[in-house]
Amino acid sequence: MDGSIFDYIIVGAGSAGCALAEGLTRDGRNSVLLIEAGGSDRKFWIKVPIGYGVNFANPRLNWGYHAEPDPALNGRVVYWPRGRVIGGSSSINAMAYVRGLPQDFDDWVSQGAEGWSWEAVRPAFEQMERHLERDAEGRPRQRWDGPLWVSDLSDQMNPFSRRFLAAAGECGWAQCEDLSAATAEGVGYYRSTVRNGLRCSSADAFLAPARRRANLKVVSQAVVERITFEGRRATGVALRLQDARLSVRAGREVILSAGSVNSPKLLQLSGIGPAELLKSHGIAPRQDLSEVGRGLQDHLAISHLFRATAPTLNNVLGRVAPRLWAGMRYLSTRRGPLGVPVNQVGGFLRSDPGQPVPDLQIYCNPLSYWSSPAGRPVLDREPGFLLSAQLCRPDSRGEIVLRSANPEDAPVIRANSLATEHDRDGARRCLRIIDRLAAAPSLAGVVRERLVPEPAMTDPEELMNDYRARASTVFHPTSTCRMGSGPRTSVLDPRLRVHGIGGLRVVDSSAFPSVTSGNTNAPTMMLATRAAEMILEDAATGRQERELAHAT
Ligand SMILES: Cc1cc2nc3c(=O)[nH]c(=O)nc-3n(C[C@H](O)[C@H](O)[C@H](O)COP(=O)(O)OP(=O)(O)OC[C@H]3O[C@@H](n4cnc5c(N)ncnc54)[C@H](O)[C@@H]3O)c2cc1C
Repeated sequence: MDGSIFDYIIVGAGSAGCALAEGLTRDGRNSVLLIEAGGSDRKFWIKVPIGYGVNFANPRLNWGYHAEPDPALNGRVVYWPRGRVIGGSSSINAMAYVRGLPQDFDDWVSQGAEGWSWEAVRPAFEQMERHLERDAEGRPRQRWDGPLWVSDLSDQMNPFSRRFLAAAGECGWAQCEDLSAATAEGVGYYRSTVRNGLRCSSADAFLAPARRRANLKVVSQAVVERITFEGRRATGVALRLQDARLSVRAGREVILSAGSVNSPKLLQLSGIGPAELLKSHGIAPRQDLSEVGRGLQDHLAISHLFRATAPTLNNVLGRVAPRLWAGMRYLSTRRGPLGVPVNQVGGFLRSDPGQPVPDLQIYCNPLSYWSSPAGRPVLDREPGFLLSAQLCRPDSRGEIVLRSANPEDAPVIRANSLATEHDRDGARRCLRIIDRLAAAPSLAGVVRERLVPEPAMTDPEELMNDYRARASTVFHPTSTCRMGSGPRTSVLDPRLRVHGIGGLRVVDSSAFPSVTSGNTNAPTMMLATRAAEMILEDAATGRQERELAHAT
């Protein structure tokens, strides 16, 4: 492979990389090389939806990053899983499918990402989705016919989830029929990227059909170490494949889809980033772009755990005989508790009527568990459930910074949580909304005790201390190579091209101008679906070549 040339090289076969590879190879005209650091996703516990907990800390599938001690979280070092496997984080994520709220995308436009408004992006969601749901009579119904299966599994979800929906109704929140496409306040059953009882990752949806095309080559277990250039035009990448160091060339473009942690790291290793930082690691700056790595946003959530007097999923998964029965049922029918992700119900809420749009996302998992010191979930044997809440649109921004010039070193992740009063107030609103839900009759009637934090803790300041002691990322880092209007305030232009460099784009969650209100897998795949169209359009119109002037 050393020295070979492809029209396009994509770095990273994650949520974005797989969707992009599909779009770029569809017409058969372009040769595409997709390079992935991890290995095969053909693993039982990746495909079985309940396997989420098993993969969560598996070093063979996961980069297993840790953020730096976070001052706002009592100096804690928070675990940051990221998929290192075909399918990337979509192969290890919790499968909740949420597009995001309309204002998220309209706000992207006001941050300089022209052409990414809700009206502009909505058709791309519809194009990639295939919804499997039921009509009012319970008969199966399909909406749209894209490759990504989004299933309504509410008929298999734990009956305890209905209590949550009733409690939300008692608090005055409306039910939302399809939470994946929520555009306003509402609670309901989460839709899941599951196809016939198996995870439907970006690799399953997009890469599997694309692999049958002769113009796509996929190389796994290969780590890209830097981008190669002629002048200020990207010409290929240097990579490590087992013990060999190789270079491959891109006739048209190099596209980074290595995710929000690794895309900025690769730009910085390649001399694109804040000049002072690069020089401090002995890297000659090729393009002084101060925002590379900056702009990091994420969702920080708090969970309260409850013991229940009514049965929950703990009655099945926490006990040997019911677990065996569920396993047999799953193996014979692909249905039942093992075929359903743990994020079952929740929604988008306005914490008070003064909020113009939903400001909090909530979850109720009909299962109580906590993390072992190694990061593995430990199930409670007694029935329990958890209520979680997070601020939809934090405005704190952290950063990803090279630790050294050695590509093998994990970058420094500074989450910079709760850096603004807006976010600290959001944390307090999260605590209030959890209390309000737990006090609603349908839940209060089945709560035996609150396990964590301890029941005696009711003072808002003490609860806030507990928040700082336990809140965690829900794994939605974005915006570390964000789109915007110019090189002083962003990394990419609205067509995802790196400012000032030719033949180089970043297409993944790092390109979001700001984090969306909900889970980030859907908008990442949407962004890649649109990016493929833009890249082909630019090639067809010669726009990329003409505008290379911007790279000299
Ligand atoms: C544990 C967990 C649970 C989550 N749950 C949900 C959920 O329920 N719903 C939801 O919507 N979102 C969820 N998310 C978030 C969502 O999965 C991510 O936002 C999304 O997958 C990001 O896609 P991406 O393409 O930006 O990056 P990724 O999917 O992470 O892809 C990046 C890929 O690039 C590869 N790569 C990186 N560096 C290199 C290199 N140097 N050389 C070669 N390859 C490289 C990686 O191995 C990886 O495969 C979760 C994430 C995690 C980690």
